Amino acid sequence: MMKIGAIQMKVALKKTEHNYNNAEVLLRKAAEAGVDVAVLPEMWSGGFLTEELEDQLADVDGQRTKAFLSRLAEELCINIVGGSVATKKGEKYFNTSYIANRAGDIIAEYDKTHLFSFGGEEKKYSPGDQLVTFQIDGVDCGIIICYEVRFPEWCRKQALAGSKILFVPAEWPLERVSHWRILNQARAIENQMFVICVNGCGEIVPNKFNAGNSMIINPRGEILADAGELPQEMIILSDVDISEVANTRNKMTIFHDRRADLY
Ligand SMILES: NC(=O)CCC(=O)C(=O)O
Repeated sequence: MMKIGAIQMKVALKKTEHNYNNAEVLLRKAAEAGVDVAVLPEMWSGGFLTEELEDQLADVDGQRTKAFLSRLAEELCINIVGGSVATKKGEKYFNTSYIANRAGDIIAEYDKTHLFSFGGEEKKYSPGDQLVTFQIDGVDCGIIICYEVRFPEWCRKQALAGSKILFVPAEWPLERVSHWRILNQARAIENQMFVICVNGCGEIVPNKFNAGNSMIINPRGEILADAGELPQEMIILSDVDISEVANTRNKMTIFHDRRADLY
């Protein structure tokens, strides 16, 4: 069993100091609740900024974020899937996730590969070009970021690479909340994997809300924990039993029956 805590955080736009402090409070609460893994949402340090991203809001080479996650992961002895933050690497900006293990090592780094052009993300950021998998306490895991849940091929690649848990940090708005719920459940069902989708919540700018609705979903698409429509910050918790992935796949043999020769 692995206990997962999905941290549905209210990210304050451009208020970096506030967000780092708040993330630390929430990570400490998750650790007190006994989680093995705590997960933050997308762009938790400054909000989902596209063209308005100012240079001082981008973490150069992720130095501050890596040090922050590493310090807390080691001190609290938990694994942290660090949502994502805006980073600057060389002259380019990325939407980057870092993952820290219990020893405080940064074990993976993922740059969002499908940028949200509907929101202008590609005008500021460069896309990553690598699928990233990692192990948490010996379990194979993968990560995509927000909009990428609309790309079933990318999620299928995660499953084919062996991921049993797919983490989906997001800053997804309320107006498309039905897509958020359906897509995350669909990715869990079709790939017979756990999906941990962690969204921001609350009013971000006047009359613009993030949807909350963070969920922990099992390989049959059943929702084990659900933040529901409540717009407030919360940590949803669930134990996940990784043997359910093999059990589900052995009962309904989708990976055996798929026609890789045709598509
Ligand atoms: N941050 C995002 O990638 C937003 C995605 C979104 O709102 C959508 O796909 O709809």
